[in-house]
Amino acid sequence: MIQISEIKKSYGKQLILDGISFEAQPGECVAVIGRNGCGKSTLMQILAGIEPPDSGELNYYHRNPRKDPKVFRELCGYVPQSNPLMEELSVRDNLKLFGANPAIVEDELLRPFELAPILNKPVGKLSGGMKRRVAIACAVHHIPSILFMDEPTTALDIYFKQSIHEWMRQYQKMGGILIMSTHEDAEISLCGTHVFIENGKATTNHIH
Ligand SMILES: Nc1ncnc2c1ncn2[C@@H]1O[C@H](COP(=O)(O)OP(=O)(O)OP(=O)(O)O)[C@@H](O)[C@H]1O
Repeated sequence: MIQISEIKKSYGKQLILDGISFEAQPGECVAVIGRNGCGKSTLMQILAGIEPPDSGELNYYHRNPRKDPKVFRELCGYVPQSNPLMEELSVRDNLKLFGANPAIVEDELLRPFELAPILNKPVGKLSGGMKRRVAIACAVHHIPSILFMDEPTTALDIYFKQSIHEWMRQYQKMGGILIMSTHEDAEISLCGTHVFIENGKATTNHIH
């Protein structure tokens, strides 16, 4: 399970997160929601180990990733809001860069992403939606115990949105902990826990 305790973060004099706390158990899906600029991406970056908090604690399966950063590598996957891929490299080489065997695109897990036909294409020549699918595949190929996704289905058409949502349900069934920031109704209703951020504070609702 994961426990997020009293996370605070400012940029300069601007206080963005003012003591965010919540917990999630294996198989739980948490939606981080709130208005544009309320701090969702900042929180996701902190949870994924990209940005340090000013204060607060993280506990992932009884390990402290702030004291032992390899916990992020060993337990977590992260789909950032912006494209993390190397544009000049092919899809195949990007997968390798993220530690994936490109053959995995034929496996049951990644087949719905339909990456096989674009494996040799340079990422720079792909559409925004295709890049998104590759970025998600790079983050999930090793089935991390905890997955952070920042607006995961932005730029995807309705067909791929649905297949990624189906993948998320499977991931939950396998016991994964999914934390995602989203503005999408379909994603919010997939999540049993809603963490609503406003003025730096979080309100948590357990829906089901
Ligand atoms: N690296 C940074 N340096 C300074 N300010 C930043 C930085 N990153 C984010 N901010 C500011 O922090 C605030 C929260 O930004 P953040 O991207 O976390 O919001 P968000 O809730 O994810 O927004 P959106 O829904 O539009 O994606 C904004 O005012 C933003 O300008």
